[in-house]
This record gives sequence, C-alpha cells and structure tokens, in this order.
Amino acid sequence: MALVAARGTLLRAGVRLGTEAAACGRNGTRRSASHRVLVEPDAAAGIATIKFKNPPVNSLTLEFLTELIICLEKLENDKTFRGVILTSNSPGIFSAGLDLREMCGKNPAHYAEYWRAVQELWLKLYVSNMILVAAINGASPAGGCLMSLSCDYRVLADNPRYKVGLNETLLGIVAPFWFRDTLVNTIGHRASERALQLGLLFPPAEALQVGMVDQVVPEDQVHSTALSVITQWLAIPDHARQLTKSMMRKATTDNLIKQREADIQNFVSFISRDSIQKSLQMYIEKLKQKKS
Ligand SMILES: CC/C=C\CC/C=C/CC(=O)SCCNC(=O)CCNC(=O)[C@H](O)C(C)(C)COP(=O)(O)OP(=O)(O)OC[C@H]1O[C@@H](n2cnc3c(N)ncnc32)[C@H](O)[C@@H]1OP(=O)(O)O
Repeated sequence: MALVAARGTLLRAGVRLGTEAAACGRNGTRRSASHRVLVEPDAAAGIATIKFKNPPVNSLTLEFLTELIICLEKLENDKTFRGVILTSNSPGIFSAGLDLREMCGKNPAHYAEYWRAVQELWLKLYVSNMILVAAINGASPAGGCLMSLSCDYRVLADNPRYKVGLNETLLGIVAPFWFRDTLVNTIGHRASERALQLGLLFPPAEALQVGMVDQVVPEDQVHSTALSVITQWLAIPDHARQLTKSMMRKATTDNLIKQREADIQNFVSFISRDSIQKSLQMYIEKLKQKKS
C-alpha cells in the first residue's frame, strides 16, 4: 500500500517511472536515476552507489523520499546488487534531514502522506537484505543521521563541520520511538538518552567515540573505504548474514509496523499544534538569518 501511495506521489510530481526503472538497472555505466537520486551501478562487483542530489541540502522532501524508496526497492529486487553505498552528490552536506517545509503550514492529509513516506524509507533501509554502507561526506543532522544509522556500517569524513546526530529537541520536536530505537540499537541506552535529550550533534572524533559511526577517514577516502568495507562483508554468505540481520533488527521494525497508523496520527496531531508550527517557523527563520 505504501509503495502504491509513493508511486502516486511520484506520478503527481511528474517523475517518469520508466526512466527511473532504467536508472536502477544493471549497466556498469553511470546513469541518472531520477531528478534527485543518482545511481552508479557496478554490476560486476554487485555494488551500487546511490548519490543524493536534492540541492541545496539534500533535505528529505516528499518527492526525494519517494524517489529513494522506489530506487531502493528496485535494487532490492534486482539480485545483481548485494551491496549499496549511500552518499551525497554534494560533498559538505550528506542530508539536512526531513524537509522543514514539508512539516510547516501544510494540511493534515499532507502531513500523513509525508510521514508514511518517512516511515517507508526507514523500513526499506533498516531491514534491507542488501549490505548498506553510509559514506557520510557532509553534515548529517536528524533524518539524515537516521538514514546512516539504518545502514549496516558508517564511514564519516574527518571534517569538524560534518556533525552527525539526532538534534530534534533543538527544533522543539521529539524524535519518534523508532528513531530512538535505531539510535539505542547503535550506541546503547545511556548514550542515546543523553544524545536525544540534548539534541547532540557530534563532530567526527566524538561520533566515533560514542559509536554513531564506525570509522572516520580523510575526506578523499570516504568512498573507497565504504567500498572496501562492502567487499569484506560480501565475503559472508548472503543467507547467513541476512538472517542474522533480520534476527537483530526485525523486532524494532515490527514495533513500528504494528502501530504504523497510530504513529502517523500521532505525528499529524503533534506537528499540527500551533506551538510546534511556531517552533519550526522560528527554526527556519534562524537558518535564514544565519546567512545575513
Ligand atoms: C511525533 C514526532 C514528531 C516529529 C518528529 C519529526 C522529526 C524530524 C526529524 C528531522 O529531520 S527535522 C530536520 C532537522 N534538520 C536540521 O536541523 C538541519 C537544519 N539545517 C542545517 O543545520 C544547515 O542547513 C546544514 C548544516 C544542513 C547546512 O548548512 P549550510 O550549508 O550553511 O546551508 P544553509 O543553512 O544556508 O541552508 C541552505 C538552505 O537550505 C535550507 N534548509 C536547511 N535545512 C533544511 C531542512 N531540513 N529543510 C528545509 N530546508 C532546509 C535553509 O533554510 C537554506 O534555505 P534558504 O532559502 O535560506 O537558502
């Protein structure tokens, strides 16, 4: 049902599915997946690199989310690809997380459609049968960080400006339980409690220390490191690795699946509150003022 909704959004957005299907195909040459998602397939290696291309900051707009979901689904169904690297086409910004404009000044039906797409992306990433490695080549707050936490391994470029973390409280909003669970599963309960309450954004050395990322490497080695990690993981028999991943992660995704509609309703009523709308607007203003 979610994918049908996602396809509906794409068609409304004027994205041609035929073009996108071709883009996630198995040719060894670089192709453009859609407007916002580039896929570089290496069929011989069984690895595809997905590059986010939603300027200026790769924020997760509904259209971008939808394109990512469909692209991941196509790769998942194409047995050529056993590993995927997620990275940004614009070094400096991995992803600014959820698009604030999707959560501001819209109607409840829009918020519901948007949140369903956010849930769907997380579900696709978190229990993917493929090996997912995040090559984090830029800042990655909130939803951007969630995407990387949903991968199997994270490589972060060593640049003090590239902070990662779930900073929702700084916006006056609350990370939902499945964001929390993803973080807890990665860095443990105590570190998550502190990070979530304070909305901490960790620079590379701290991110490594707390376990938000698995490796910090010089900026120009992020992709090659991700590639060599995937190559190591590819040596493990797929069925054993996949069943183990599922055993580790399924309870967390089942928890959302069984209360998915309630989670959407909760998001819609929370985000529609006047006080939350004001907080978000103030935050957007602060981002604008930072420039002037
Ligand atoms: C019950 C559950 C309820 C709620 C849960 C909701 C969960 C939400 C999770 C989220 O993901 S919320 C989003 C959190 N994201 C952020 O806090 C990131 C904010 N952005 C930044 O910190 C910075 O923009 C950056 C570090 C990513 C990049 O910095 P820089 O390169 O200096 O770019 P600018 O700040 O100048 O931004 C350029 C441009 O982009 C706009 N923008 C930035 N982030 C977002 C965003 N998340 N959504 C939409 N638009 C964004 C920014 O306003 C600028 O726009 P201009 O029009 O001024 O050019």
